[in-house]
Amino acid sequence: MAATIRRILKSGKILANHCNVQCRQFAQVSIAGLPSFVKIVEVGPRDGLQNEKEIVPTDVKVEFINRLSDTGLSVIEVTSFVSPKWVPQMSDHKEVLDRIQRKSGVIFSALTPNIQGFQAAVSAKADEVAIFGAASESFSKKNINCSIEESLNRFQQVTQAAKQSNIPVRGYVSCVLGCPYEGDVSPDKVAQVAKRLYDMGCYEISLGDTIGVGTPGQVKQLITSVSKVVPVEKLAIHCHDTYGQALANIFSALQMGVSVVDSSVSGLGGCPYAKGASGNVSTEDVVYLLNGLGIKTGVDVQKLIEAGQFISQSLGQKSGSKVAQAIKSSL
Ligand SMILES: CC(C)(COP(=O)([O-])OP(=O)([O-])OC[C@H]1O[C@@H](n2cnc3c(N)ncnc32)[C@H](O)[C@@H]1OP(=O)([O-])[O-])[C@@H](O)C(=O)NCCC(=O)NCCSC(=O)C[C@@](C)(O)CC(=O)[O-]
Repeated sequence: MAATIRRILKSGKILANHCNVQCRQFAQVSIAGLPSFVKIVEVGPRDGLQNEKEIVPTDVKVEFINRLSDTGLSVIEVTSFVSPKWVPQMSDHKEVLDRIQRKSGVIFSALTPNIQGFQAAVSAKADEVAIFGAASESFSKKNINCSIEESLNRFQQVTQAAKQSNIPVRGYVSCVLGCPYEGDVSPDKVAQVAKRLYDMGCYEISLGDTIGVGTPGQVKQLITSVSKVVPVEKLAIHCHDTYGQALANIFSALQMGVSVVDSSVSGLGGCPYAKGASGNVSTEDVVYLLNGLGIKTGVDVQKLIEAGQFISQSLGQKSGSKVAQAIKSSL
């Protein structure tokens, strides 16, 4: 295993050096009205890997997270404390948190569906937790086996306990632009759930296009509705790229004042309860876009590509990042 990791890292380094040359050729052109800084929330180790059929060895997860911690990312969602019967891929949650190298300035967060998961995440020393609700009843039932209202009651227990332990809580709303079971989802329904999560103490609300069906006009409508009840600076956008709209949707959200973007290195990802949904937008592509717009992220695209190459090769898959593919094909 160690030899494999070393070989992958070595080839990643070569690729990254090439990228350094390539990426510098492009000028930055800023557009008025966009944020000057965007916080990237890296969800690769959790959202990215949770859908992998073969169990990814803990060694690989740990090395992947360590490499991500070295890229300048400030938040990495590393695992989830969900039922191992539901998502076996995340059952090494405690071990992952135990073994990663903690780096100052990096928040290592974990998904927790209920108080049981919260307590386990705190014992494993997660810096932060995320609760995850949905704007669609059917998705809520399939994903966490309860109605939206029941889920909000469970989340209330988590946010109360988190306040006592001084643990920040992030909130997700899934299916904000469409549901795999119900189709269209109204922006007002999303706003209601987002407000409930915000009111119970989530410091940030991530709006998830879980199945990647939305388009930029819908994103505009969505942010318009949700920002009436949750301040726009507290919103994040979380796009899957099933229909190739993710970067356009992110750009639309930035124009609306959103400055937090979730993404996954190599475009890994998918939700086990959203059949057909493809991976998240890739972090490499998001950072490339933001760099081109002169928007700071603090993230080193070369090191991201290196981390992306490591995980893609470990999984035996082609990277889902267009930027990584372009750099590779020009070698
Ligand atoms: C929520 C539950 C646990 C309810 O699962 P349940 O079966 O309804 O729970 P229960 O309370 O009836 O308990 C049944 C068993 O689960 C155990 N249990 C109960 N809670 C936990 C826990 N926290 N950790 C470990 N075990 C747990 C509990 O101890 C018991 O064990 P048993 O007595 O049978 O041995 C289950 O439905 C579940 O784990 N769901 C997780 C689904 C998931 O992880 N989905 C993917 C993440 S969401 C997503 O990807 C979308 C997002 C966030 O990325 C945004 C976007 O893209 O839109």
